Amino acid sequence: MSPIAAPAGVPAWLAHPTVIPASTKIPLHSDKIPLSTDLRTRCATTDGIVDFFAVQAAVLPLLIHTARNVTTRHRLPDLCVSAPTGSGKTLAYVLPVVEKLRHRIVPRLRALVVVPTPDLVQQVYATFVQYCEGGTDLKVAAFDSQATFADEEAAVRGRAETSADATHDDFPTPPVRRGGVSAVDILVTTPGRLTEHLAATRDFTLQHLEFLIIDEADHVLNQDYQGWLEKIRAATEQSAATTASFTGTQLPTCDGLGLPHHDAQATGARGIADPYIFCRPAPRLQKLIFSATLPSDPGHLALLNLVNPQHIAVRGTAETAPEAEADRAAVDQNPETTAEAADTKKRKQGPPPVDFTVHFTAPPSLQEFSVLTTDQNRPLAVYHLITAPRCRSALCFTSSVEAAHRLYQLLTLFAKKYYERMHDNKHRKLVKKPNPKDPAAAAPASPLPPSDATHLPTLPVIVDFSSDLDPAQRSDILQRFKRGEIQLLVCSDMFSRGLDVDCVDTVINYDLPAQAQGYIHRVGRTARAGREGHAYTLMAAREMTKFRNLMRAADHLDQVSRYKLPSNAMRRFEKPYGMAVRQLGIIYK
Ligand SMILES: Nc1ncnc2c1ncn2[C@@H]1O[C@H](COP(=O)(O)OP(=O)(O)OP(=O)(O)O)[C@@H](O)[C@H]1O
Repeated sequence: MSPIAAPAGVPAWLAHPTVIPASTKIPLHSDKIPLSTDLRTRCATTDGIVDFFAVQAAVLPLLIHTARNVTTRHRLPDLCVSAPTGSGKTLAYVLPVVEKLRHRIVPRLRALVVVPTPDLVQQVYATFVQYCEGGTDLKVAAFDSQATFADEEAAVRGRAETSADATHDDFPTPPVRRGGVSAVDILVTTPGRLTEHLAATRDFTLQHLEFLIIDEADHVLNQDYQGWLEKIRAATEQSAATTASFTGTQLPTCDGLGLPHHDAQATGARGIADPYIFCRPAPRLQKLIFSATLPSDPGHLALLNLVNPQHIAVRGTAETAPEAEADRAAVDQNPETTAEAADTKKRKQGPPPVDFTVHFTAPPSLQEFSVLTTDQNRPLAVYHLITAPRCRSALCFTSSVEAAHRLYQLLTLFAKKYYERMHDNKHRKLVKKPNPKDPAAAAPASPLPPSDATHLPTLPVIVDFSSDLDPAQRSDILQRFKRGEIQLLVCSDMFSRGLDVDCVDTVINYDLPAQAQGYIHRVGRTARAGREGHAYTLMAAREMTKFRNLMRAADHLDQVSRYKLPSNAMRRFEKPYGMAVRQLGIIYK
């Protein structure tokens, strides 16, 4: 691998990360990880964790120790964490947040997690709930546009106590909490929805935040979502300006943990004279930035105003494909044999070497292939790959929602035609030609015996997984996919980020992704949490150079081997494919 120079303007802390080998593991009960017994037990029961993965081994001690040891006047270092897809980044921030907040007395919005899509909001929200419910009193909310704005508002809004409340008979010694009282401790949101609530939800404030977490950071920071970053900065830093004029004689009272209440004016109540406006803002706000592909444009990170930032990078390459791609045209035509050979080779070679130079690291257990085909044969290549015995659950990515829908229709029509044809052929072979002299010839042909029907390949269930569906429909589809009732989801790039479905063993890039980051996230939907996975990128001859350049730019080219489609399979598909194309033409007319 050739070292890649840091792009101009990349700050030293970003260009020179603390590198953690991907093979690092720490046993669940090791005292190197300062986690309470409750949470360890939950790790084992909820996620079957035996060891903490590399990213968790690196980040957990840093965040939890720091959180416990620091005094209220310290500003904690912000962290940028890059680690391969499926390497456990979500728990690397969920566990410290829960550990840190679980003994809180007054609910306040202390942790904000920003992710790019509503589906990811749901996924991260569900993880927090799993680790909070039962063992803690922490409340988690999600802004994912599934509920109405008013419902979301009601879920997070706390009631700011007034002096009348403070003297209420039922509460003779009420705590004084001015503004920003929140019904939730942890909020997971998309940037767009967050911006809307910052603008319109009364008493919704970020001034008590202790954790601002941005997951899939390169994607989130690349989008402008109504200038959300500026707004979030203003909302978390507005009190900092007032701190400068704080005299020190009006230190706020502390809660039972010795932490200041940080009572301050709620956003919705700005303008009301109140001495507490000068109280210290959330003094311990720590920004945690996660992605498999951190932004290479330092300008995006600069917008976050990171304080004393540290870059932690989990890296470990899959085995380098042994020969140049051009020399590998003779790769076995059978995907089974190819994979077995690669598996055996991997076992012989032992753990992969750590590479300190690549930009983007794919999971070590992922095998990547390029597949040369024609535009016409692309759908057939998909069908061939998903009906290979090794493939049980596959995702196929296209460049747009429309392309996904069209491919879904074509594949479904084709699969049906092909299946009917196979069925008929088998039936013809089994049912003897009637002898006109035989009295039994008058009887209708017997249907295919069920025992023989089971020898036919099953008709794959293919589903269009699109952003046009409402979130409830998508969630239902995902549940069926997880249960193994669906074999292929055809989707657009919207689902290439963060989606964690452990049964996915095959990813197919129907269209080339526009950028190397996109490629890494798409193929990263398989080979998660150390499982094996295979990724195939289909391309016509004219696209080969583009793909190679894409991979070369990410120093990833030698991870990709060539897979040759067997021509006999393609020939078998020709007739039913022609019928499916004609039928689709009629539908579109
Ligand atoms: N220590 C562990 N042991 C076993 N499984 C784990 C461990 N940590 C996390 N997992 C599981 O690994 C899977 C992938 O984790 P996660 O979704 O956090 O990956 P990620 O790094 O965020 O990936 P992406 O970059 O694609 O979002 C999840 O199903 C999670 O439950």
